[in-house]
Amino acid sequence: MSTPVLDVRGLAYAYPDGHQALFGVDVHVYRGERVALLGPNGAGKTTLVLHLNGILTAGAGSVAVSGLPVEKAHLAEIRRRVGIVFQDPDDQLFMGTVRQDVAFGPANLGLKGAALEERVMTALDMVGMADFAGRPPHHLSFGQRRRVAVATVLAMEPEILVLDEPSSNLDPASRRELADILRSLDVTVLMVTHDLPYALELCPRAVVLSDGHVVADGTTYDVLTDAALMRAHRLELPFGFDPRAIDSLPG
Ligand SMILES: Nc1ncnc2c1ncn2[C@@H]1O[C@H](COP(=O)(O)OP(=O)(O)OP(=O)(O)O)[C@@H](O)[C@H]1O
Repeated sequence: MSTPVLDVRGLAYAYPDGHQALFGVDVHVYRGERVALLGPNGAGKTTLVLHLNGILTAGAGSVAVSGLPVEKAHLAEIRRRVGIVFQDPDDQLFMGTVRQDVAFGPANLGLKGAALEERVMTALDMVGMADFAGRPPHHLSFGQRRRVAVATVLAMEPEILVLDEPSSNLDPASRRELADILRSLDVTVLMVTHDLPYALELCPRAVVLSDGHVVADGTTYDVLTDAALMRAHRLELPFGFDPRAIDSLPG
């Protein structure tokens, strides 16, 4: 099999206060996959994500992105390859206009002039926000800011797009539109979410973390229909939602 885009092996991590958040985690994600990372509060999902671009450093084990180890020596390249969209778009938007925010990363890579403008507008187009390029981000709605935050990451042309709770605080139409956008992108996706119907809609595969261990890795459908697994790890479907009633699943 080809090299995984994301190769997490035996990853263990304890926070400085001694709390062990991850124990020997293995996750391999291949090019073009969309994988949901599920698990109850405190399972270690954010801790895992923070290892993917070197914000945290593995206590034991390793993380590599397309074969490149996530280590201090490679951080600039790793951060280009791994784009993380954090839950709060305001953590990612800090410039005067949408255009400037989306240009920030590629400009740091040395892009200028027409090439920079094209990169920015392509990324904004992908998320349906091209018409907002000249607007201050703080004049946009939350859902619009989330899309711009996705564009700031896409403008770096990442190998893997990591999204932390992308559907949170979105109204149903914005939630669906973002799903359509994510499905249309030709990029590998790892999505942390508590929104299990969203995971089912978007991600053919799901990895479940619980108490710092991977406790399941399979099709999202199989995970969500395994009542014993769901109960054991505090995963609950919304009232009345039945994965068996969904007639088309993401391919
Ligand atoms: N800075 C920290 N210092 C010590 N322990 C921490 C720190 N950050 C998180 N933890 C602990 O590590 C464990 C994993 O936390 P993490 O934030 O990775 O969980 P999560 O799966 O992302 O949870 P949630 O769904 O609530 O966002 C939890 O027990 C948490 O209390």
